[in-house]
Formats: sequence, C-alpha cells, structure tokens
Amino acid sequence: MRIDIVTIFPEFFSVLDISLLGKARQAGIIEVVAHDLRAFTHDRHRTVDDTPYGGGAGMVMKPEPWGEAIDSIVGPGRSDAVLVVPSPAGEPFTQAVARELAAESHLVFACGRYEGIDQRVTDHYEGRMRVRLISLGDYVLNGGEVAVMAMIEAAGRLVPGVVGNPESLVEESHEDGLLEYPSYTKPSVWRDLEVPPVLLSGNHGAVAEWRREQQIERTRRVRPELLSD
Ligand SMILES: Nc1nc2cc(Br)ccc2s1
Repeated sequence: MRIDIVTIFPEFFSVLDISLLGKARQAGIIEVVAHDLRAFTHDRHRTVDDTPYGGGAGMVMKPEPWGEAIDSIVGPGRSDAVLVVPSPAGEPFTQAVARELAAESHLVFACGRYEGIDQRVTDHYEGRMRVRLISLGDYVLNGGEVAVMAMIEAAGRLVPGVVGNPESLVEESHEDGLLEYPSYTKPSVWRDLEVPPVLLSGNHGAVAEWRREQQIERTRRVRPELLSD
C-alpha cells in the first residue's frame, strides 16, 4: 500500500517511522510519503490560504496549491487512488471504513487547516478519482493531521503482514459489531481483585461463552446503539 499525505506540517508524520507502521514501512508493506503543501506555492510568502468569499471569520485554503500537490502525486487524468479528506462534515470513521481503506492500494490524505479547503478541490477530484470525506467524531480539530494519523494507524494495522498475529485482529472491539470483552493476565489476584474464575477453569467453551456475554453486556451498557443495527 502507498500512502501520500499532503499537509502544511509534514514533520508531524515522522512519528510513523517509529511505531508498528515503522516495521511495515521497513518491510516495504506500506510506503508513506508526506508532502509539504507550501512546496506547491509560488509566491514569496508561500501563501496557502485566503479570506472566504461571502465573508465570515477565518481563512480558507486556496485551491491552486492543492491542485498542484495532488496532481504531483496522482498525475493528470483519472486515478485509482482514493482521496481521503478528514472533515467534521464527513462520513463517520468506523472499523468497517478502516477495513475498506486497508484494502486500497493507494490512499492520498489531504490535511485541511483553518476553515477548511476550497470546495472546488474535492469537486474537481471527484471527476478523476474516488473522494471520501471522513469524520472521526463530532468535534472540531485545528486541522486534519491528527485525524489522518488515527486513520493511518487504524487502516494500516489491518493491511496483511503489518500485525504479527492476524488472529489478534479478529477479537477486537467493533470487529464483530460489539465491544471487546475485558482482558486479564497474571497475577491471578492483584490488590485483592481476582481474575474471573471461569478464565482459570481451562474450560474453553465456558470461557468463550463468558467472553461473549461480557461483550454483549458491555456493549448494551456503553454503546446500546450498536445492538440495534
Ligand atoms: N474533526 C475534524 N476537525 C477538523 C478540522 C479541520 Br481545520 C480539518 C479536518 C478536521 S477533522
């Protein structure tokens, strides 16, 4: 998988060299390149924003640098890449969306700042490639970089070969539509708190049943809307 990120803070993504994704990059499973949007400006001040038409507070990101930056990544004409734009106005980011992104061969992430990116950028690229506005939640960040980091981690870890034991991806929260069951390890007693006896029983059927019950109970308590689908 190839991941390109366009941002005014490319250094923000250097942390990806360290984490789990660092090994995936070294193994050539995932290639991540961050591009500085200002490299696609041509004025002395390297301007990427301007005042909004129609008035209002804040600044809007100019379309020209974005067009040059994205064209430098996907070339002219149509592209199989997916342009992913974090936005409070986007579709909710879920584990299912993470799986969809993990199945793509080329993702281009556009990190907006200020009041967002001129609408014509996504309008233009919708005619050339798949474009997905994606929201991480109903809150507003100062820019898309934190959202992109989360999406890259959530999708990247699902790419075959990135996580050592693929089994560990199966029993996770949201993989089966439920929250995950509680986990325990040694010691069996800690500060007078005991591990649930069923987990020490060696009865794998009883353990599986208990875990499923815990998933349902926890989901009903914390995220009841997940049970109504
Ligand atoms: N929740 C989110 N807030 C923001 C703000 C900006 Br500015 C760009 C992207 C996102 S995603």
